[in-house]
Amino acid sequence: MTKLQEKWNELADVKDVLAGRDWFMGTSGNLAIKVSDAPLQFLVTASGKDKYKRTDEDFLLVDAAGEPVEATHLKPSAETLLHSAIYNKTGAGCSLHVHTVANNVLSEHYGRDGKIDFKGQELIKAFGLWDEDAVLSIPIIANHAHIPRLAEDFEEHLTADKGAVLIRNHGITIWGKDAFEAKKLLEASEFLFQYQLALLQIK
Ligand SMILES: CSCCC(=O)C(=O)COP(=O)(O)O
Ligand SMILES: [Zn+2]
Repeated sequence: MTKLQEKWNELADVKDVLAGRDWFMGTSGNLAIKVSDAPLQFLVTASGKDKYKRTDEDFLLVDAAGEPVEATHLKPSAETLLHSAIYNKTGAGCSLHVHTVANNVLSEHYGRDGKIDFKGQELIKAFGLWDEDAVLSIPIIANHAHIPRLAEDFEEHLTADKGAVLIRNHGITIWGKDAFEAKKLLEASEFLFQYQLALLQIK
């Protein structure tokens, strides 16, 4: 199996699991996985597809600028520039973006603070935060319709090989060293969001 096929299958498997969680409503969401460093090339979801289905047109290979490596009728995700920024600025190997009700509601609720903090929650350990007083702080940025402008704000938070950014009333983009880590961080974040939303609802 070639590296490209291996990475394709890895991303397709992650996509299936996230689809099982119903995290791709209305064709929302996009996923990417790095295939090579020199030249930098990554697979990204084709734009506007029904991400609940598994087909051989789900992903296409793009370069560091997010442009297709080969002629294709497929369009890279509208948010490919965010994934490009991740691979250009960090050592991450996989990046995931989903829209959920919980991440949207909390991004609006805490939007003016520019971040949401989690403390005293077991699942922040997924981010490597093991101290009793540790705080997981997830930045919240404005949802600019102009993707290069959105990418500009997003890039400011690309300070480590793993991380997460909430885009206000839009969704979360998360990255990690590989597909396993990115999925783990996404699941942990969504657990924390669902918990916080439930807590606000009973208060
Ligand atoms: C229909 S959702 C609006 C676009 C978006 O935010 C998204 O995540 C999906 O866009 P893509 O081009 O990656 O399909
Ligand atoms: Zn989106």
